[in-house]
Amino acid sequence: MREVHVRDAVGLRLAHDLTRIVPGEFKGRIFKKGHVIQEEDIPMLLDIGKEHIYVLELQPGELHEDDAAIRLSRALMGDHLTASEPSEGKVVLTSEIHGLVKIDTEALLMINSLGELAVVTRKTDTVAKPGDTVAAMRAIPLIIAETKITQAETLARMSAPVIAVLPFRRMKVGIVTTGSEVLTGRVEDKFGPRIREKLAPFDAEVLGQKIVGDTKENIQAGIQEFLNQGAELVICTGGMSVDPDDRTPGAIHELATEVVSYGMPVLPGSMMMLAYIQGVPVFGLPGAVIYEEITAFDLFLPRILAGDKVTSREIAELGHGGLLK
Ligand SMILES: Nc1nc2c(c(=O)[nH]1)N[C@H]1C(S)=C(S)[C@@H](COP(=O)(O)OP(=O)(O)OC[C@H]3O[C@@H](n4cnc5c(N)ncnc54)[C@H](O)[C@@H]3O)O[C@H]1N2
Ligand code: MOO
Repeated sequence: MREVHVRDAVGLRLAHDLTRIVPGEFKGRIFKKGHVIQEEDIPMLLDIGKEHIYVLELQPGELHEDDAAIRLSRALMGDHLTASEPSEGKVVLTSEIHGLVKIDTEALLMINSLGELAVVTRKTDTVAKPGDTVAAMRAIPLIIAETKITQAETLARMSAPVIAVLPFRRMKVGIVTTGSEVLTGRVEDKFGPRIREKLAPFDAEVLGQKIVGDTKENIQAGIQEFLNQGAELVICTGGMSVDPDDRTPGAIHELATEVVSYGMPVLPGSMMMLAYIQGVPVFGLPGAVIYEEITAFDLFLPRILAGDKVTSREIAELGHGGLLK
Protein backbone atom coordinates (compact mmCIF):
# COMPACT_ATOMS: atom_id res chain seq x y z
CA MET A 1 0.00 0.00 0.00
CA ARG A 2 1.12 3.49 -0.82
CA GLU A 3 0.41 6.58 1.35
CA VAL A 4 -0.53 9.80 -0.40
CA HIS A 5 -1.11 13.22 1.17
CA VAL A 6 -4.78 14.22 0.78
CA ARG A 7 -3.78 17.37 -1.14
CA ASP A 8 -2.18 15.13 -3.77
CA ALA A 9 -5.02 12.59 -3.72
CA VAL A 10 -7.59 14.31 -5.96
CA GLY A 11 -8.71 11.81 -8.60
CA LEU A 12 -7.59 8.74 -6.62
CA ARG A 13 -9.99 6.09 -5.28
CA LEU A 14 -10.46 5.53 -1.53
CA ALA A 15 -9.23 2.11 -0.43
CA HIS A 16 -11.76 1.80 2.42
CA ASP A 17 -14.79 3.50 3.98
CA LEU A 18 -14.00 6.59 6.06
CA THR A 19 -15.80 7.31 9.32
CA ARG A 20 -16.74 10.58 10.98
CA ILE A 21 -17.63 10.78 14.67
CA VAL A 22 -19.15 13.87 16.30
CA PRO A 23 -19.82 12.88 19.93
CA GLY A 24 -23.53 12.96 20.73
CA GLU A 25 -24.46 13.76 17.11
CA PHE A 26 -23.14 11.44 14.46
CA LYS A 27 -21.12 8.32 13.86
CA GLY A 28 -20.96 6.70 10.49
CA ARG A 29 -19.47 6.36 7.08
CA ILE A 30 -19.06 9.64 5.18
CA PHE A 31 -16.92 8.41 2.30
CA LYS A 32 -17.44 5.02 0.74
CA LYS A 33 -14.69 2.72 -0.46
CA GLY A 34 -14.03 3.43 -4.14
CA HIS A 35 -15.11 7.10 -3.89
CA VAL A 36 -12.98 9.24 -6.22
CA ILE A 37 -11.55 12.06 -4.13
CA GLN A 38 -12.61 15.54 -5.25
CA GLU A 39 -11.01 18.90 -4.51
CA GLU A 40 -14.00 19.83 -2.29
CA ASP A 41 -13.56 16.68 -0.15
CA ILE A 42 -10.21 17.86 1.19
CA PRO A 43 -11.51 20.09 4.06
CA MET A 44 -13.73 17.27 5.34
CA LEU A 45 -10.91 14.75 5.09
CA LEU A 46 -8.72 17.09 7.14
CA ASP A 47 -11.64 17.61 9.62
CA ILE A 48 -11.77 13.90 10.34
CA GLY A 49 -8.02 13.78 10.80
CA LYS A 50 -7.03 12.23 7.50
CA GLU A 51 -3.87 13.90 6.23
CA HIS A 52 -2.96 10.82 4.23
CA ILE A 53 -4.93 8.17 2.42
CA TYR A 54 -3.94 4.74 1.21
CA VAL A 55 -3.77 3.84 -2.41
CA LEU A 56 -4.63 0.20 -2.59
CA GLU A 57 -2.32 -2.20 -4.36
CA LEU A 58 -3.43 -5.72 -3.42
CA GLN A 59 -0.88 -8.47 -3.89
CA PRO A 60 -1.89 -12.05 -4.76
CA GLY A 61 -3.05 -13.85 -1.61
CA GLU A 62 -4.30 -10.64 0.03
CA LEU A 63 -7.90 -9.60 0.68
CA HIS A 64 -9.43 -6.19 1.26
CA GLU A 65 -11.32 -5.92 4.58
CA ASP A 66 -14.70 -5.72 2.77
CA ASP A 67 -14.09 -8.92 0.82
CA ALA A 68 -12.80 -10.66 3.93
CA ALA A 69 -15.98 -9.72 5.82
CA ILE A 70 -18.18 -10.93 2.95
CA ARG A 71 -16.39 -14.28 2.80
CA LEU A 72 -16.53 -14.68 6.58
CA SER A 73 -20.26 -13.97 6.64
CA ARG A 74 -20.94 -16.49 3.87
CA ALA A 75 -18.96 -19.15 5.72
CA LEU A 76 -20.58 -18.58 9.12
CA MET A 77 -24.24 -17.82 8.45
CA GLY A 78 -26.96 -20.44 8.57
CA ASP A 79 -30.67 -20.23 7.85
CA HIS A 80 -33.01 -17.29 8.43
CA LEU A 81 -30.28 -14.65 8.36
CA THR A 82 -29.60 -11.77 5.96
CA ALA A 83 -26.12 -10.32 5.47
CA SER A 84 -25.66 -6.57 4.98
CA GLU A 85 -23.32 -4.97 2.48
CA PRO A 86 -19.98 -4.26 4.12
CA SER A 87 -19.84 -0.83 5.69
CA GLU A 88 -16.68 0.45 7.37
CA GLY A 89 -15.33 -3.03 6.72
CA LYS A 90 -18.09 -4.72 8.71
CA VAL A 91 -20.86 -7.12 7.66
CA VAL A 92 -23.92 -7.40 9.91
CA LEU A 93 -26.26 -10.42 10.06
CA THR A 94 -29.89 -9.75 10.90
CA SER A 95 -32.62 -12.23 11.69
CA GLU A 96 -35.40 -12.73 9.15
CA ILE A 97 -37.68 -14.37 11.72
CA HIS A 98 -38.76 -14.56 15.35
CA GLY A 99 -36.58 -17.42 16.48
CA LEU A 100 -33.86 -18.83 18.71
CA VAL A 101 -30.29 -17.60 18.19
CA LYS A 102 -28.00 -20.61 17.96
CA ILE A 103 -24.24 -20.06 18.04
CA ASP A 104 -21.65 -22.82 17.86
CA THR A 105 -19.60 -21.24 20.64
CA GLU A 106 -16.66 -23.67 20.27
CA ALA A 107 -16.27 -22.87 16.57
CA LEU A 108 -16.69 -19.15 17.30
CA LEU A 109 -13.90 -19.34 19.87
CA MET A 110 -11.57 -21.09 17.42
CA ILE A 111 -12.28 -18.57 14.66
CA ASN A 112 -11.71 -15.58 16.93
CA SER A 113 -8.52 -17.26 18.18
CA LEU A 114 -7.07 -17.15 14.64
CA GLY A 115 -6.32 -13.47 15.27
CA GLU A 116 -6.97 -10.42 13.06
CA LEU A 117 -10.67 -11.33 12.88
CA ALA A 118 -13.57 -10.10 15.00
CA VAL A 119 -16.73 -12.22 14.86
CA VAL A 120 -19.23 -10.88 17.38
CA THR A 121 -22.60 -12.46 18.15
CA ARG A 122 -25.51 -12.32 20.50
CA LYS A 123 -25.56 -14.88 23.29
CA THR A 124 -26.59 -18.29 22.06
CA ASP A 125 -30.09 -19.48 23.03
CA THR A 126 -31.54 -15.97 23.22
CA VAL A 127 -34.58 -14.83 21.28
CA ALA A 128 -34.33 -12.70 18.12
CA LYS A 129 -37.15 -10.78 16.48
CA PRO A 130 -37.29 -10.10 12.73
CA GLY A 131 -34.74 -7.39 11.93
CA ASP A 132 -32.69 -7.89 15.09
CA THR A 133 -28.93 -7.89 14.72
CA VAL A 134 -27.62 -11.36 15.51
CA ALA A 135 -23.94 -10.99 14.61
CA ALA A 136 -21.37 -8.68 13.06
CA MET A 137 -17.92 -9.41 11.74
CA ARG A 138 -14.86 -7.82 10.22
CA ALA A 139 -11.19 -8.31 9.55
CA ILE A 140 -9.09 -6.07 11.80
CA PRO A 141 -6.45 -4.92 9.26
CA LEU A 142 -7.38 -3.24 5.98
CA ILE A 143 -5.52 -5.93 4.06
CA ILE A 144 -5.55 -9.47 5.40
CA ALA A 145 -3.88 -12.67 4.23
CA GLU A 146 -6.41 -14.79 2.39
CA THR A 147 -5.12 -17.88 4.26
CA LYS A 148 -6.63 -16.42 7.44
CA ILE A 149 -10.06 -16.41 5.85
CA THR A 150 -9.51 -19.87 4.40
CA GLN A 151 -8.74 -21.16 7.91
CA ALA A 152 -11.93 -19.60 9.24
CA GLU A 153 -13.88 -21.15 6.36
CA THR A 154 -12.42 -24.58 7.14
CA LEU A 155 -13.37 -24.28 10.83
CA ALA A 156 -16.86 -23.14 9.84
CA ARG A 157 -17.34 -26.09 7.49
CA MET A 158 -16.52 -28.55 10.28
CA SER A 159 -19.39 -27.27 12.44
CA ALA A 160 -21.76 -25.54 10.02
CA PRO A 161 -23.63 -23.39 10.71
CA VAL A 162 -21.71 -21.33 13.28
CA ILE A 163 -24.47 -18.69 13.43
CA ALA A 164 -28.13 -19.56 12.89
CA VAL A 165 -31.67 -18.73 13.94
CA LEU A 166 -34.06 -21.61 14.59
CA PRO A 167 -37.76 -20.90 13.98
CA PHE A 168 -40.21 -21.52 16.81
CA ARG A 169 -42.61 -24.39 16.23
CA ARG A 170 -46.28 -23.86 16.93
CA MET A 171 -46.34 -26.47 19.70
CA LYS A 172 -49.39 -28.03 21.34
CA VAL A 173 -48.98 -27.64 25.10
CA GLY A 174 -50.72 -29.36 28.03
CA ILE A 175 -50.64 -27.92 31.56
CA VAL A 176 -50.92 -30.27 34.58
CA THR A 177 -51.40 -28.36 37.81
CA THR A 178 -50.77 -30.10 41.14
CA GLY A 179 -51.61 -28.97 44.68
CA SER A 180 -54.47 -30.02 46.96
CA GLU A 181 -55.03 -26.36 47.84
CA VAL A 182 -55.69 -25.59 44.16
CA LEU A 183 -57.89 -28.69 43.59
CA THR A 184 -60.07 -27.91 46.62
CA GLY A 185 -60.31 -24.22 45.76
CA ARG A 186 -58.53 -23.00 48.90
CA VAL A 187 -56.35 -20.89 46.59
CA GLU A 188 -57.08 -19.55 43.15
CA ASP A 189 -54.85 -21.05 40.45
CA LYS A 190 -52.11 -18.63 39.40
CA PHE A 191 -50.03 -21.03 37.32
CA GLY A 192 -52.41 -21.35 34.35
CA PRO A 193 -52.44 -17.61 33.55
CA ARG A 194 -48.70 -17.35 34.18
CA ILE A 195 -47.84 -20.08 31.71
CA ARG A 196 -50.25 -18.78 29.07
CA GLU A 197 -48.60 -15.36 29.43
CA LYS A 198 -45.14 -16.89 28.93
CA LEU A 199 -46.27 -18.94 25.91
CA ALA A 200 -48.15 -16.09 24.19
CA PRO A 201 -45.17 -14.51 22.38
CA PHE A 202 -44.35 -17.89 20.83
CA ASP A 203 -47.74 -18.57 19.32
CA ALA A 204 -48.03 -21.95 21.10
CA GLU A 205 -51.40 -23.69 21.28
CA VAL A 206 -52.56 -24.54 24.82
CA LEU A 207 -54.58 -27.78 24.65
CA GLY A 208 -55.86 -27.22 28.17
CA GLN A 209 -55.07 -27.30 31.87
CA LYS A 210 -55.83 -30.18 34.23
CA ILE A 211 -56.01 -29.52 37.97
CA VAL A 212 -55.03 -32.88 39.43
CA GLY A 213 -54.25 -32.60 43.15
CA ASP A 214 -51.26 -34.27 44.74
CA THR A 215 -51.35 -37.99 44.04
CA LYS A 216 -48.73 -39.48 41.78
CA GLU A 217 -51.37 -41.47 39.87
CA ASN A 218 -53.47 -38.38 39.10
CA ILE A 219 -50.42 -36.39 37.99
CA GLN A 220 -49.35 -39.22 35.70
CA ALA A 221 -52.88 -39.64 34.32
CA GLY A 222 -52.95 -35.91 33.53
CA ILE A 223 -49.63 -36.09 31.67
CA GLN A 224 -50.70 -39.23 29.81
CA GLU A 225 -54.01 -37.72 28.66
CA PHE A 226 -52.19 -34.77 27.13
CA LEU A 227 -49.71 -37.09 25.42
CA ASN A 228 -52.63 -39.07 23.99
CA GLN A 229 -54.08 -35.80 22.67
CA GLY A 230 -50.86 -35.15 20.77
CA ALA A 231 -49.21 -32.70 23.17
CA GLU A 232 -45.73 -31.70 22.01
CA LEU A 233 -44.86 -30.19 25.39
CA VAL A 234 -46.28 -30.91 28.86
CA ILE A 235 -45.82 -28.46 31.72
CA CYS A 236 -46.47 -29.68 35.27
CA THR A 237 -46.72 -27.11 38.04
CA GLY A 238 -46.02 -27.14 41.77
CA GLY A 239 -45.07 -29.89 44.18
CA MET A 240 -41.43 -29.76 43.13
CA SER A 241 -39.62 -29.45 46.44
CA VAL A 242 -39.07 -31.66 49.48
CA ASP A 243 -42.40 -32.04 51.30
CA PRO A 244 -44.20 -35.36 51.52
CA ASP A 245 -46.92 -33.91 49.26
CA ASP A 246 -44.38 -32.96 46.56
CA ARG A 247 -44.92 -35.85 44.15
CA THR A 248 -44.37 -34.16 40.80
CA PRO A 249 -40.69 -35.11 40.27
CA GLY A 250 -41.37 -38.77 41.10
CA ALA A 251 -44.42 -38.85 38.82
CA ILE A 252 -42.46 -37.41 35.87
CA HIS A 253 -39.44 -39.58 36.62
CA GLU A 254 -41.43 -42.82 36.35
CA LEU A 255 -42.87 -41.89 32.96
CA ALA A 256 -39.70 -40.36 31.56
CA THR A 257 -37.54 -41.98 28.91
CA GLU A 258 -34.87 -39.37 29.77
CA VAL A 259 -34.50 -37.08 32.77
CA VAL A 260 -32.23 -34.23 31.66
CA SER A 261 -32.22 -32.73 35.13
CA TYR A 262 -34.19 -32.50 38.34
CA GLY A 263 -32.83 -29.38 39.97
CA MET A 264 -30.46 -26.96 38.26
CA PRO A 265 -27.88 -24.33 39.24
CA VAL A 266 -30.15 -21.35 38.49
CA LEU A 267 -31.92 -19.12 41.01
CA PRO A 268 -34.82 -18.63 41.12
CA GLY A 269 -36.06 -21.90 39.69
CA SER A 270 -33.50 -24.31 41.11
CA MET A 271 -36.14 -26.99 41.75
CA MET A 272 -37.17 -27.14 38.09
CA MET A 273 -37.21 -30.44 36.23
CA LEU A 274 -36.76 -31.14 32.54
CA ALA A 275 -37.39 -34.60 31.16
CA TYR A 276 -38.48 -36.25 27.91
CA ILE A 277 -41.21 -38.87 27.50
CA GLN A 278 -40.69 -40.55 24.10
CA GLY A 279 -39.16 -37.33 22.78
CA VAL A 280 -41.85 -35.03 24.22
CA PRO A 281 -40.34 -32.48 26.63
CA VAL A 282 -41.91 -32.30 30.09
CA PHE A 283 -41.25 -29.50 32.56
CA GLY A 284 -41.83 -29.64 36.31
CA LEU A 285 -42.14 -26.03 37.41
CA PRO A 286 -41.52 -25.02 41.03
CA GLY A 287 -43.78 -22.57 42.86
CA ALA A 288 -41.33 -19.72 42.33
CA VAL A 289 -42.39 -19.41 38.68
CA ILE A 290 -45.70 -17.82 39.76
CA TYR A 291 -43.93 -15.37 42.08
CA GLU A 292 -40.75 -14.33 40.30
CA GLU A 293 -40.64 -12.48 36.96
CA ILE A 294 -37.69 -14.42 35.52
CA THR A 295 -36.72 -17.97 36.49
CA ALA A 296 -34.97 -21.01 35.02
CA PHE A 297 -38.17 -21.64 33.05
CA ASP A 298 -37.55 -18.51 30.94
CA LEU A 299 -34.06 -19.75 30.02
CA PHE A 300 -35.35 -23.04 28.66
CA LEU A 301 -38.79 -22.31 27.23
CA PRO A 302 -37.52 -20.69 23.98
CA ARG A 303 -35.12 -23.55 23.38
CA ILE A 304 -37.79 -26.17 23.89
CA LEU A 305 -40.23 -24.30 21.62
CA ALA A 306 -37.57 -24.19 18.90
CA GLY A 307 -37.18 -27.96 19.18
CA ASP A 308 -33.63 -27.56 20.50
CA LYS A 309 -32.42 -30.50 22.58
CA VAL A 310 -31.08 -29.54 26.03
CA THR A 311 -28.26 -31.58 27.58
CA SER A 312 -27.37 -32.08 31.25
CA ARG A 313 -23.95 -30.56 30.62
CA GLU A 314 -25.55 -27.33 29.39
CA ILE A 315 -27.63 -27.26 32.54
CA ALA A 316 -24.58 -27.72 34.77
CA GLU A 317 -22.84 -24.86 32.93
CA LEU A 318 -25.61 -22.44 33.92
CA GLY A 319 -24.26 -22.09 37.46
CA HIS A 320 -21.84 -19.43 36.27
CA GLY A 321 -24.18 -16.48 35.75
CA GLY A 322 -27.16 -18.44 37.01
CA LEU A 323 -28.15 -15.85 39.62
CA LEU A 324 -30.91 -14.25 37.60
CA LYS A 325 -32.01 -11.75 40.25
N1 LIG B 1 -36.76 -27.16 52.90
C1 LIG B 1 -36.85 -26.76 51.61
N2 LIG B 1 -37.78 -25.84 51.31
C2 LIG B 1 -37.91 -25.41 50.06
C3 LIG B 1 -37.09 -25.92 49.03
C4 LIG B 1 -36.18 -26.92 49.37
O1 LIG B 1 -35.45 -27.44 48.50
N3 LIG B 1 -36.07 -27.31 50.68
N4 LIG B 1 -37.20 -25.40 47.77
C5 LIG B 1 -37.73 -24.07 47.69
C6 LIG B 1 -37.99 -23.67 46.34
S1 LIG B 1 -36.61 -23.32 45.43
C7 LIG B 1 -39.29 -23.43 45.87
S2 LIG B 1 -39.47 -22.75 44.31
C8 LIG B 1 -40.44 -23.62 46.72
C9 LIG B 1 -41.73 -24.13 46.07
O2 LIG B 1 -41.60 -25.36 45.54
P1 LIG B 1 -42.84 -26.25 45.10
O3 LIG B 1 -42.79 -26.38 43.62
O4 LIG B 1 -42.76 -27.53 45.86
O5 LIG B 1 -44.16 -25.45 45.43
P2 LIG B 1 -45.47 -25.93 46.23
O6 LIG B 1 -45.07 -26.53 47.54
O7 LIG B 1 -46.29 -26.74 45.36
O8 LIG B 1 -46.19 -24.54 46.45
C10 LIG B 1 -45.54 -23.45 47.08
C11 LIG B 1 -46.52 -22.31 47.25
O9 LIG B 1 -47.07 -21.91 46.01
C12 LIG B 1 -48.49 -22.04 46.01
N5 LIG B 1 -48.98 -22.60 44.73
C13 LIG B 1 -48.58 -23.73 44.14
N6 LIG B 1 -49.26 -23.93 43.00
C14 LIG B 1 -50.11 -22.90 42.87
C15 LIG B 1 -51.07 -22.54 41.90
N7 LIG B 1 -51.29 -23.29 40.81
N8 LIG B 1 -51.76 -21.38 42.08
C16 LIG B 1 -51.54 -20.62 43.16
N9 LIG B 1 -50.65 -20.90 44.11
C17 LIG B 1 -49.94 -22.03 43.99
C18 LIG B 1 -48.78 -23.02 47.13
O10 LIG B 1 -50.08 -22.86 47.60
C19 LIG B 1 -47.70 -22.66 48.13
O11 LIG B 1 -48.09 -21.54 48.88
O12 LIG B 1 -40.11 -24.39 47.82
C20 LIG B 1 -38.98 -23.86 48.53
N10 LIG B 1 -38.83 -24.45 49.79
O1 MOO C 1 -37.12 -23.61 42.44
MO1 MOO C 1 -37.06 -22.20 43.54
O2 MOO C 1 -37.06 -20.55 44.06
O3 MOO C 1 -35.28 -21.95 43.06
O4 MOO C 1 -37.76 -21.41 42.11
